[in-house]
Amino acid sequence: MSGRPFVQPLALTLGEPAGIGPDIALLAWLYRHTARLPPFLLLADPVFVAERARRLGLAVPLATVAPNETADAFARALPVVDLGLPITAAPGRPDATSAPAALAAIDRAVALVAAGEAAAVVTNPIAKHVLYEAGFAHPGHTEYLAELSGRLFGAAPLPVMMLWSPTLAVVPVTVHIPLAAVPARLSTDLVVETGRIVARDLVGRFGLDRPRLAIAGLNPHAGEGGALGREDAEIVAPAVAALAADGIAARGPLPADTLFHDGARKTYDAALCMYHDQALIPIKTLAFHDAVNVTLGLPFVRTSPDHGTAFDIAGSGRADPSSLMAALRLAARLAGPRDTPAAAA
Ligand SMILES: NC(=O)C1=CN([C@@H]2O[C@H](COP(=O)(O)OP(=O)(O)OC[C@H]3O[C@@H](n4cnc5c(N)ncnc54)[C@H](O)[C@@H]3O)[C@@H](O)[C@H]2O)C=CC1
Ligand SMILES: NCC(=O)COP(=O)(O)O
Repeated sequence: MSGRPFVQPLALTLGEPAGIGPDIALLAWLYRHTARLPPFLLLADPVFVAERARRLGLAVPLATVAPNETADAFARALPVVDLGLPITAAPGRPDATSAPAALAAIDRAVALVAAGEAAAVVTNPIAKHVLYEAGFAHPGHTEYLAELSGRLFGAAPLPVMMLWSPTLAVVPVTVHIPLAAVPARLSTDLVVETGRIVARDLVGRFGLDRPRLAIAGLNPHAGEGGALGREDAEIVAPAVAALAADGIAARGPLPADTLFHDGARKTYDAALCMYHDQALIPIKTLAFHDAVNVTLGLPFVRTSPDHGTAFDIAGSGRADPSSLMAALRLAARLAGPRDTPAAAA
């Protein structure tokens, strides 16, 4: 150890080992200077990560570290905190070691933030179905992180998924549920609570003065006066009125098909969308490599790349680390001094 001051690193999870998480973590470390990345540690089996580096032909030295040794190690090697769980999954082929390794990394990352040993959590993609088959009872990271917040920070908030990019920010009000279940899951309370959290975090974390929220309708033409569905008038419109009554600059319900063109995007800071694909199709079309998944509402910062495990290209050298690198930069930006554990608790 040198005498340098302790710099809280970002805690990066491995994600699904058979996916591209290991590939893009290695590449992010290689590009750390040109991409202006803050120090991060990777929560993983170092033997597995070294094997992936070898397979990809990447000259990335690894340093097995304790979290507080990250800042010293980062300049010369990718710091890896060994979780003590050997991984045997091959690229594109998850196995029985996948789910325990993916979950242990998430648990440890949040514990490190709670203990003040990491500044923020950055997650690599998990394969939801692999975790479901192993008994994981949450739709994804977003909801699981809220549960961990309850355990470690004493409050289980409503977690809100936001996909953010310099071009567009979108929030799916309902997330990982079947499309057929969306109308029943939507409620005025859910839209209002989501809007309040988005407005609060856009001020508190992103530094906006008075965020403008565009609230999309559920149905074509936002219901066409009720002829194309009643949800917009009966659920979404009262939610917009309640948000406006709170002093939040909210407009809607707006027809979703004209919400994402160049001119429309200039009129708001975030679009609240009623279901997953209404939100994620536009942002992944406009900003696939720049967009970052941010969980709002948590007592700590969590970001993630916008994409999934990409099993089809894992271990091939074709994975692009841009979205992960954007997630690392955004996590460092959002995790200001207020996110010391004492302030977050
Ligand atoms: N945050 C998370 O944990 C997320 C996890 N997933 C999971 O990922 C799995 C696969 O999902 P898909 O819908 O197939 O989406 P995907 O994003 O994994 O892949 C879609 C297509 O984009 C390509 N792609 C994705 N990321 C890339 C990158 N960084 N560089 C180059 N090409 C890239 C893939 O090769 C594939 O052709 C699912 O099991 C899903 O649950 C999906 C999204 C987010
Ligand atoms: N489609 C976005 C996604 O799957 C991210 O989910 P999460 O694991 O961040 O909750």
